[in-house]
Amino acid sequence: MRTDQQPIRITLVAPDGKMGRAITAAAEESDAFSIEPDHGDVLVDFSAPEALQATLDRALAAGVPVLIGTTGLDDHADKRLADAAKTVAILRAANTSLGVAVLSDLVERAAGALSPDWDIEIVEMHHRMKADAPSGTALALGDAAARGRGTPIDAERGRDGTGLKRAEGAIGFASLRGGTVAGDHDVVFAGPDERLILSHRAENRMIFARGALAAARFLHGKPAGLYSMRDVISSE
Ligand SMILES: NC(=O)C1=CN([C@@H]2O[C@H](COP(=O)(O)OP(=O)(O)OC[C@H]3O[C@@H](n4cnc5c(N)ncnc54)[C@H](OP(=O)(O)O)[C@@H]3O)[C@@H](O)[C@H]2O)C=CC1
Ligand SMILES: O=C(O)C1=N[C@H](C(=O)O)C[C@H](O)C1
Repeated sequence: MRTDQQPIRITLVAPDGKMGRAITAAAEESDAFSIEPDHGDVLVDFSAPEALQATLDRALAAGVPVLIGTTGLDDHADKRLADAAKTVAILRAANTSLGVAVLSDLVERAAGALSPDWDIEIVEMHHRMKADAPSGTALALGDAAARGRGTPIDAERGRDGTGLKRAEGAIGFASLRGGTVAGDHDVVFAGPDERLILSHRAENRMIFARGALAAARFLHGKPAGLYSMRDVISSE
């Protein structure tokens, strides 16, 4: 409990969504945060891609930092976020869990250590309600692997049909949906006669909610700029 400071006021773009409710529950576990319908210290967006511009406009108008946890953002999102980050602090994270932040680092290192004849495939499974595929986390892990290899990403998504022999150096994505799975990610490095598999299992979405609060604490009072969960982890 922070005895020396006021609680950090969080305003949720989508308080009634699954993540909005989880973040509210996580905030209730601690005196360090409060949830405010408006005029918060930090704006937190776990909603839908269509909300992005309105969220950025809201953060710019209020002059407050913003956490973007929404996935499935389109190709224009990078520029919108970079433009807004000239004025306010922005943290974009497809996954706010501690375990995935570490996984991302491990994937980058493994991809850098293994020769290009180790094929990389990313398999994810989520609950039946998930709107986007592949998951934002899977795509971010693909980016981490490509960074480790030092090559631009060549993604193979949604394989179906014939003549699908894998392209040299491609990174493949496969998505499973069902039940209440909070989020499973496996990064498979398939080499000659052996496989290395790096995995993360989210057992409950509260891990994302607590990570979102850690990100909000990090963002509070931060100068304009674009930040990531790596910055949060290294600041703790
Ligand atoms: N970064 C991370 O760690 C995590 C990210 N996510 C991502 O967060 C997002 C939300 O997930 P989740 O909470 O499970 O989804 P839900 O479908 O449960 O909630 C989405 C919420 O967003 C609202 N919403 C939809 N469109 C808009 C809009 N244009 N403006 C404002 N609000 C809107 C919905 O309202 P209504 O129902 O009225 O349409 C709903 O309340 C997804 O992109 C998901 O992938 C999820 C978990 C972890
Ligand atoms: O929609 C979800 O539930 C999740 N979405 C994020 C993603 O797309 O990677 C993070 C987490 O896996 C749960």
